[in-house]
Amino acid sequence: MSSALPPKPRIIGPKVRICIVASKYNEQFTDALVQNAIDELGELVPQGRVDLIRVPGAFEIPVMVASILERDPPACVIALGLIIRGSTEHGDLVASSVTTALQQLAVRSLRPVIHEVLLVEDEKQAYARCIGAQLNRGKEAARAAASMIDIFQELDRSMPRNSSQKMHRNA
Ligand SMILES: Nc1c(NC[C@H](O)[C@H](O)[C@H](O)CO)[nH]c(=O)[nH]c1=O
Ligand SMILES: CC(=O)[C@@H](O)COP(=O)(O)O
Repeated sequence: MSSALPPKPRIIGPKVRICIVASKYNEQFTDALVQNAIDELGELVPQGRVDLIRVPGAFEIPVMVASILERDPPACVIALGLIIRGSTEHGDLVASSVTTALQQLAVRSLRPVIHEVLLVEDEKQAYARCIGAQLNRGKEAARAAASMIDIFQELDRSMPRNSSQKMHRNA
């Protein structure tokens, strides 16, 4: 277990749009993940716009992320959810498919997709990651998002896409 969050990245300037896609399942915890992510984004991207879309469960997150990326891609998408392992393999199967789908969406769309759809054993682990401060994955998500936006902005400055790549990307 990592015992600390990554350090805060530098502040991102204006005109940045970030979309959070969060599941409602285990609402006490997912609401806290969302709130922590939004609070941290308020510090790191103070003039940015944050859109929030809630879906029923973790399994529904990738199709919503795909839909957003296809319609009007934001600078970054943050996926937040909480799966608590039950007595069957269902939780593991959902977690595994969500992980694969989110990475494929990021790589295919060339947009960062931050993955904090957590798989935990019990409510104690959930509390530490969603509500507690030290391991908070909502804050971690916001920091990863701000870092990736910064890195992509730098890449666009130092290695701009040529027009045929832009056409391909917009196709
Ligand atoms: N048990 C959890 C679920 N299960 C629901 C699925 O995500 C999905 O909504 C359902 O299978 C219908 O497609 N979802 C969570 O986010 N967390 C859980 O612990
Ligand atoms: C992860 C789930 O969807 C969960 O509700 C399933 O629980 P169980 O494995 O006990 O059926």
